[in-house]
Amino acid sequence: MNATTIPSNGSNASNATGANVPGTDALLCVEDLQVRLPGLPPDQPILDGVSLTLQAGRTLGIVGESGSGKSMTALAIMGLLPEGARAGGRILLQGRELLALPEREMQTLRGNRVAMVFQEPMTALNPVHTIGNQVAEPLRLHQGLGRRAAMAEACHLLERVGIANAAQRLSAYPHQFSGGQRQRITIAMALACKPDLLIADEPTTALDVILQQQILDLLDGLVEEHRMGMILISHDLAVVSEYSDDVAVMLRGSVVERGATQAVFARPQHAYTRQLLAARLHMLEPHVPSAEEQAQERDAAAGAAAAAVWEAEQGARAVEPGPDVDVEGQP
Ligand SMILES: Nc1ncnc2c1ncn2[C@@H]1O[C@H](COP(=O)(O)OP(=O)(O)OP(=O)(O)O)[C@@H](O)[C@H]1O
Repeated sequence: MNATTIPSNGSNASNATGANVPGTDALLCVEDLQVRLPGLPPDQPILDGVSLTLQAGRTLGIVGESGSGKSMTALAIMGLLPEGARAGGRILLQGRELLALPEREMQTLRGNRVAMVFQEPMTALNPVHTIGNQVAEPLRLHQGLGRRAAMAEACHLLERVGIANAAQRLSAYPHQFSGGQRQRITIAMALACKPDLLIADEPTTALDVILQQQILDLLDGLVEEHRMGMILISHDLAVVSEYSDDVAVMLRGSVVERGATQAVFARPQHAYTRQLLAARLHMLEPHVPSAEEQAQERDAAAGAAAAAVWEAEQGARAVEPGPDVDVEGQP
């Protein structure tokens, strides 16, 4: 689909998306991106005419059903497409054409000017290296810091993302942290070189609601503080609605609608966007249990009560106390 055929709505939409012309001040401008993968028919591109624009200091949400091409768009921007993939169109970062960049230069950009946070933190963390070394590595590699200075900065970054006792934990390994802490560590790594563009691909999907909010608040604050641009990929419309200034809706490898988030969500133009929003509303509607569900709930409650009585009886029969349990307060 050509960029000009994509509906965009709302008064801010032109601000958010109208800078889709070379020479404007957009941080990122993706124009008519096509991606073909080997083994698939050439007339079935994985991405077909994706166009996006992101300004510094703003967050662009990308939503769409599973398999619509959200992650592939992110990987194309990062220069991390699968082996043998062919990409067409243009990806301009501060006016610089990324698709034409030699791999060596792209490597310099990655982790330096553009960084990515993945859904699964272990994708980015190396299990056999200490956290300190991993957070310090981009600082040594891209910023030329010495070992001591890089470690001090790594410690500061870990504190910044809320890792308690960061100085003592620099020598710990990824498996010694909880899932939420590991995700914070990958954010610290991604932010180490103060990138201009951060891509967060479902960064909090695996986490509980409280941690999810803490991490999104953290990213949101950093966008403002560093005037970064962030692409937030999420299947959660509520998250996108709260944290994104602009939104792009993807369907089968194309962007079908984009614009200022509040305008798109308030007045969706494309049938698929309406469908997505309707599905979300349906999920939010209070569920009135049927008579059968009420009976099942009563049975489950009775079963749970019987199990509690059994456990209490077992506890009372226990003669020897068990070993002390070390309860760590950290989530
Ligand atoms: N390495 C790969 N080789 C071949 N096809 C792939 C590969 N990775 C993804 N695809 C295909 O590309 C299409 C887009 O996938 P992508 O991962 O971008 O979707 P998505 O919108 O991010 O989905 P999800 O929300 O489930 O992560 C899908 O049809 C997927 O099957």
